[in-house]
Amino acid sequence: MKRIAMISTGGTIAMQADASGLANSALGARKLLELANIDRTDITFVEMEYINIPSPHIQIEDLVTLKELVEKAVNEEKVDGVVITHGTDTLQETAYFLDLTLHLNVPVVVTGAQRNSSLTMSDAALNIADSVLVASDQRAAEMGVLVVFGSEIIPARDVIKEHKTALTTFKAIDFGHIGHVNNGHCVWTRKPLIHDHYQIGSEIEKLKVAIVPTYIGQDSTMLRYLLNDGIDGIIIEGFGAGHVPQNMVPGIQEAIEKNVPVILTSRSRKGSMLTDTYGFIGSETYLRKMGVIQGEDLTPDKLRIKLLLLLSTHATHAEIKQAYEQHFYL
Ligand SMILES: NC(=O)C[C@H](N)C(=O)O
Repeated sequence: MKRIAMISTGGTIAMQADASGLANSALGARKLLELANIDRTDITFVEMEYINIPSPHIQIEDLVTLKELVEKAVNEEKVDGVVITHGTDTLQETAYFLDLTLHLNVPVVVTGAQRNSSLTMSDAALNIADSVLVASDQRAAEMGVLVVFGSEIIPARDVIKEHKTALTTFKAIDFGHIGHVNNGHCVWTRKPLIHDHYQIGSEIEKLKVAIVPTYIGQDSTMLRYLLNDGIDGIIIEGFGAGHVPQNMVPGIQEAIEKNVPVILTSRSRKGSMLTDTYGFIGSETYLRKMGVIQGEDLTPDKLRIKLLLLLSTHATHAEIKQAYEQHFYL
C-alpha cells in the first residue's frame, strides 16, 4: 500500500466557473481527487489543503511554507510520494524552489491544468491521475522535483511554460522530457545530472531581486532606479550569447561597486551563453571582466529564485559565482 500526499495550492486546476461565468478558486485537495476519480485500491491519500489562490498571487513566503508542508507529509505523515497542484503561471518557479531546497528520498510532483474543470476537455483530471502515478513510482525519487503535465514528465530545473493556452504547455525546450505516462505506466527514458541544493536562510521574503530586460535602446535608468531603491541582486536578461547595450554598462558598473550581484542570462531560451568570443563594450567577455556572473541555461525567474536562496544565507560573491558557474564555466 502506498501513501500519497495531495497538497493543493489553487490555480486553474482548482477553479470552476462562478455565477458570472469567470473562472475562480473552488476546489481543494479532496475535491480534486474526487474529480480525478483514481481507481487504485493500493493507494491511500493524505489530503492537505494548503491555500487556494491563483498562482500569480503566490509569494516567496508561501513557497517556504509549502516546502515545510512537503517535509511534514514525508517525515510525519510518512507518505511515499507527494503531488502538489498549482497554477501554471508560476509553477516553474515553485517547482524549482522545491527542487533546490528539498532533501527527500520520495517523489515530489507538481502539476496544474490549462483548462478549469467547468470547461469541456479540461486537463485537470488527467494531470492529477498521471501525477499520482508518477508520485507512486519510486524511480521518480531519483529525478529531483518533477512536473507532470500532458502525460510528460519534466525535471523542475528544465521546465518552462512555453505556450499561453495549449494543454501541452510545459516543456524542457533544450533537453526534452525524461519520461512519460502511457497505458497507466511510467516510462523513464533519461535521468538529469544536475542537482543543486541550498538552504533557506532567514528573512528571504524581505530580499529584493529584480529581472532587467534588454532591448534596442535600453540604458542604465532601470538599473539606477533599482540601486536607489536598495535592490539586493539583479538578473539581466541579455541578448543572444550574453550581451547588453553599451548604455547599460555604467549602471552595471555601479551595481558591482555597491556589491550587488549581477547575474547574466539571455532572452534566447536555448543553449548556453558564450564566455570568451566577443570583445565589444557590453559583450560577454567585457561583462565577465567587470564581475558579472554567468547565469546558467536557466530562465531569469529561476535564476532569481536561486539568488534569493543564496542571498538569504549571506553567500559571498565567490560562493554566488560558484553556485551559478560550476556546471558550465569553471
Ligand atoms: N492555468 C493556470 O493555472 C493559470 C492561472 N492563472 C494560475 O496560474 O493560477
